[in-house]
Order: sequence, then C-alpha cells, then structure tokens
Amino acid sequence: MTLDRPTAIAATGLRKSYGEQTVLDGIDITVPEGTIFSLLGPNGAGKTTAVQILSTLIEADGGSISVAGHDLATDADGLRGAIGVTGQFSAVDNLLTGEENLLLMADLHHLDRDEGRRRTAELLERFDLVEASKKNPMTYSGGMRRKLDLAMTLMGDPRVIFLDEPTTGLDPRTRRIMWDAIRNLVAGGVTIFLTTQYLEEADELADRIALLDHGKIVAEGTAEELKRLIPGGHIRLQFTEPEELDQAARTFAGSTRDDAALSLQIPSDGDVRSLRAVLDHLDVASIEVASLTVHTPDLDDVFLALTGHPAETRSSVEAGNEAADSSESSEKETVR
Ligand SMILES: Nc1ncnc2c1ncn2[C@@H]1O[C@H](COP(=O)(O)OP(=O)(O)OP(=O)(O)O)[C@@H](O)[C@H]1O
Repeated sequence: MTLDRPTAIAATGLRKSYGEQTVLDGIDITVPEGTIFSLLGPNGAGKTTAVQILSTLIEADGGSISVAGHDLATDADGLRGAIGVTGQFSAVDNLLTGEENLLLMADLHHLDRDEGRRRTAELLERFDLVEASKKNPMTYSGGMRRKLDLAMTLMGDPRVIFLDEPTTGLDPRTRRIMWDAIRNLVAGGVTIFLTTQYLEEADELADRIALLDHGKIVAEGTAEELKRLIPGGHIRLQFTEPEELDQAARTFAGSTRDDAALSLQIPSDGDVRSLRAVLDHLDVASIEVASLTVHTPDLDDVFLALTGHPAETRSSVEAGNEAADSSESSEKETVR
C-alpha cells in the first residue's frame, strides 16, 4: 500500500501565469515515496510548467513546495541536490561523446575518478549504449539521446526524478526500454513524477494519475478509479445505409447515433450476454450491420468525459506504431 509511505513531493496551491495567460491555476500535488505519479494532459496544458516549478527551474507565482523533505522556500539547494530532471530539452552536450557526457556528470556530482568510471560503465551497460559510447550524441537516434539523458540524470543518484514526456516521439521498442528503466528505479525506492500525453503510458506505469486541463487538475486517482468515474463502455454498430441506422436507433433505446459516421453506440459493459442480446435484436429486426466493435472505457474516455476534448495530440504515425505494438486495445474484436 502506498498510503503509509512518507510524502516525496508535496505541492499546494501552485499558481503560474504568463502575462494574461493563467497556466497553473492553484494545483495541489502529493506523491508518496517510491511511487510513480503521472500528470497527464494535452499540449499546452501546463505539464512542463509544473515540472519546471517543482524542480526549481522557474519560480511559481504562488504556492508551497516540498520535495524529498526539503522545503523550496527555506532549502532550495537541498531540494536541488535530491532531484533529477530530464526534460524535453536534453542536457546532453554535443561536443562530447556519450561516455564523456556521463563522466562530466560524475565530476559535477564530485564522484572520485574510479567511482565515476565505474558508474559510467554501469549506466552505459544498463541503457544499451556501450557500442555508441565513443560516438558523438549528434549521431544518436532520438531514443538513444533520451536514454543517455536519463543515464546522466541517474549519475547523481536522485531520490526523486522528474521525467517530462520521456517517451514522446520514441518508437515502441525504445518506449518499452524506458518504461522498464522507470519501473526498475521505482523498485529501488525512487519517486517518479512523470508527465505524458500518452494515456497508455500513464495507465501502464503510474500509481496515481492527475488529469491537467487548462491549468487545473480535473480528476485524480488510480487508472482504475479514473475509469470508474465514467459510465461503462459501449457497442458500436457501423452501417452502410442511413435507413439501417434509423431502424437500429429505433430498436435500441438509450443508444446514441452519429449520422455523419453512420454509426450507433449502444451502452454496454461489453460482456458476452449483452453482445448476444444486441445480435439477437439485430437478427429479429433484420437489420444489416457492416461491422460491430466492443469498446471498454479507457483513460481517453475519462479525459473526454471530463474535459470535452481528447487528451492525446500525437501524430497518426505514432498512434499507428503504438497500436501495432500494444497488446491491449480498447477497440476489441470485430464480430461481423
Ligand atoms: N516562458 C513562457 N512564456 C510565455 N508563455 C509560456 C512560457 N512557457 C510556457 N508558456 C505557455 O504556457 C502554456 C503551458 O505550457 P507548458 O509547456 O507547461 O505545457 P505542456 O502541458 O507541457 O505542453 P507540451 O505537451 O506541449 O509540452 C502554453 O500555452 C505555453 O505557451
């Protein structure tokens, strides 16, 4: 249980505006030690701003912050010493090799020469960067840079790590390597504050998820708790003729029609009994259906229900890659 753990990150009433624009409108965050907290939101929601404030890179307009037992107001240096940050702007120096970047971090953290070399070798190994270690990071793929960046962060042995969209743009394989690295860190007692636009990333990794929209946390809980906030799933029927849609809409009370898409959504838990009942009704009424899909609620539904717009803004290419890679998909088998 995470409830009994000491608090690693505590923030109350965080506010930040840029000119007229309110970016954070008084948010509260509590993260127990050794857990993963995910701040989930679309582009521009204020995720990076929250990370920058919590990691002391920028100042809030209001609110109080304590990280790893260090109060920002009275012990900003202590706080900085206890955390690691990897963001969208990497700390990698392109004039050095991957290995030299790590050795530089070892120096910055005042590790002695042997210890620095040992840690560098261990981190290169851990992130599968041994072969690339003598090369310039400019020759690295996006995923390799991201891994080097995280390895550099780990050189300081931080107890709390802020990961700002660590897997944005990565291919599914590298994303999974990052996920494993994150899980290993948490298994070792590290606390992770993760921002992401990817719902399944939060679902996969986070102990608790907060949905950030227009500077406010609109919901917070475990993935399961968030999914329970909205009604169950639905069965979606796809038609080729408007007349079929009309007839089906009359047959299924409580259904929602989409005339443009020629589809009908019928509320359902997606269990076999309700699926069979829908098929029986269609047979009895002789309604032709082009296809049928069962949709169980996911975090995207939660976000949509709570904010009126989807959370994810990634490109269709990325989405396609991920769908191909994902072992679970909320849109399940097409029955006919
Ligand atoms: N230095 C700045 N000056 C003015 N506006 C800023 C500044 N930094 C951020 N903003 C604005 O604050 C809002 C929130 O930005 P932020 O980068 O925190 O969002 P985000 O949720 O991290 O989005 P993304 O996923 O695109 O990184 C945006 O509208 C952005 O334009």
